[in-house]
Amino acid sequence: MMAKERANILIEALPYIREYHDQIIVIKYGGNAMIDDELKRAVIQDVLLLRLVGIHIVLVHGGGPDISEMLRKVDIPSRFENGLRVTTKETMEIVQMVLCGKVNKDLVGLLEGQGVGLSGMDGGLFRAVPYRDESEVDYGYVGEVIDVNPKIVLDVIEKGYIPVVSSVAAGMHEPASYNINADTAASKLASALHAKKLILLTDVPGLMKDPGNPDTLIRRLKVSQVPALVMSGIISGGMIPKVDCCVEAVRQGVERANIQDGRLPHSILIELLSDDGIGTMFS
Ligand SMILES: Nc1ncnc2c1ncn2[C@@H]1O[C@H](COP(=O)(O)OP(=O)(O)O)[C@@H](O)[C@H]1O
Ligand SMILES: CC(=O)N[C@@H](CCC(=O)OP(=O)(O)O)C(=O)O
Repeated sequence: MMAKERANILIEALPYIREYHDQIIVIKYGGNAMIDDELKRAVIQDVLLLRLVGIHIVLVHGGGPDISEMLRKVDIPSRFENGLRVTTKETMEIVQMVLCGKVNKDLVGLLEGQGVGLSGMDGGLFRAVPYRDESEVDYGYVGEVIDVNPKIVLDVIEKGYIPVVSSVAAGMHEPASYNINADTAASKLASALHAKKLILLTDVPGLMKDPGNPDTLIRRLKVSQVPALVMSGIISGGMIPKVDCCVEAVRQGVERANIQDGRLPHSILIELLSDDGIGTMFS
């Protein structure tokens, strides 16, 4: 690349750095975009760079594939209903071990001493009750977050560290741990923090009209346009809760929410600091 082109990239980033300076951005990282170690390092580099230019990143992580692998090792069956892992007490023990232990500490370890790992149970961050929906499914220890106290996250930010949050909640009414879908946890936290932006990293380019065809990527969406899309039936599986999370965050005052491809190296920098942007933006 020519020196001029390099300089242009930096100049292009300037107004964005100014816009996001001192603002909070919540990034949900998980799923299949987290398995690849090379990609993980690229995500961490992005987070460290953004921190250096004064943008407060809060990393909320999932780890569904890691949980499934550990459950397999200890011979506990995995079952998903409507995109959520049916969580028995036995399953919850593994979920807590994997999310609050392995996955959280692996990410913190990559953050060069700048990360502080938290679970949703720390400092009363997330409190939950058993999740129920209109189906007959008993989801066990899947939680619905009904209270968020972001103080511990703000304290960690204020001290100059990057909070890394796992999606486990404490019981609202009893001492128990609850399993929270990580997109939901990120959305709830972004709202409570009045974040400028919520970014959900996933394993597709974004929301597509035809899920099999990347050319049909929807670049921008107003929250008011979503119900019609849902009715049209183009959104299915794991994309349903993701879209709901974006809509909810924007309704709660987060300026923009983005679903984007976490498999693309440095997708966070491209989205935040360039004119192009990527993925699907809800506003
Ligand atoms: N309209 C759509 N556009 C894009 N992806 C869709 C759509 N409908 C369903 N999907 C599916 O949603 C998946 C993303 O959800 P999920 O697997 O839960 O992600 P993650 O593991 O990153 O949280 C995609 O891999 C895709 O198969
Ligand atoms: C209730 C529920 O389904 N919880 C998820 C929590 C992890 C998660 O959401 O991880 P990804 O973002 O990597 O999918 C689970 O048990 O897999």
